[in-house]
Amino acid sequence: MNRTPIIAGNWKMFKTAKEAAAFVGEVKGKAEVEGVQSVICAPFTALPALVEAVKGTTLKVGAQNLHFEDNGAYTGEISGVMLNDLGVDFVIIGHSERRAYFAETDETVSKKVHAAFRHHLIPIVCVGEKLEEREAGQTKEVCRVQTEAAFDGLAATEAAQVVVAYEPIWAIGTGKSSTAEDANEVIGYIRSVIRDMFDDNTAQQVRIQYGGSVKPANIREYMSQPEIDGALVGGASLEPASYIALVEGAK
Ligand SMILES: O=C[C@H](O)COP(=O)(O)O
Repeated sequence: MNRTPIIAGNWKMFKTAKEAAAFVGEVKGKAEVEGVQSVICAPFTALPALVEAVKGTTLKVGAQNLHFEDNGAYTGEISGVMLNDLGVDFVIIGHSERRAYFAETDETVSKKVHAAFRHHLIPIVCVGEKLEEREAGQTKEVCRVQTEAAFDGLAATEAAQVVVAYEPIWAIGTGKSSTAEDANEVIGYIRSVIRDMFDDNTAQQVRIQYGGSVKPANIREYMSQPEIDGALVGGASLEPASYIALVEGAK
């Protein structure tokens, strides 16, 4: 199965609208590599400027969260209706920072994945274990439970479009990345969980990224692994030159 590699920059809570537009000015053309999908996931306030800036390019825009309801009395929240209205293509769901600091659970992740599909957004669903879970030998079990929740109730045609980001929590922003072989093994396991829920053809279409201290210096190592289809990148996606090198490294 030939899966198109996908590099997604997760800017987290960095960059204003002006800075986002300037970033696109620096990377357009260069971070557009044939055969690689390139996505920038920005704070909500930068999304309109980003959608405008990427017009006429192959760059795609993602949000970093959405609410699972379409509208309602949810002060401070943003829905799939609103993201779709802006022209956003992707949305990160269940990032470990949201699970840790904003009470995101497997249940809300599942509802958010369904909300994303209702509004034609491709979910990038994050799964991954904490350090103590890895040390207790629970990595696969944690990833299985999170993956099953994320794919629960989807049609196979929807499941095939989901992007999964395997991010061991101890590797995020720490400079301690998982070895490419370890990440490949866990990602292969996540694919087997999807196969068990759906079928082999569906599982083979799902793109599964690695995330956690990915840099231009190690992207090729990850991409050389058969199960790894790209990366979800935080810190190293913030500088134009570094982002371009990541996209080039995914070819
Ligand atoms: O979403 C991205 C991940 O949290 C990885 O962040 P990082 O590349 O800064 O380690």
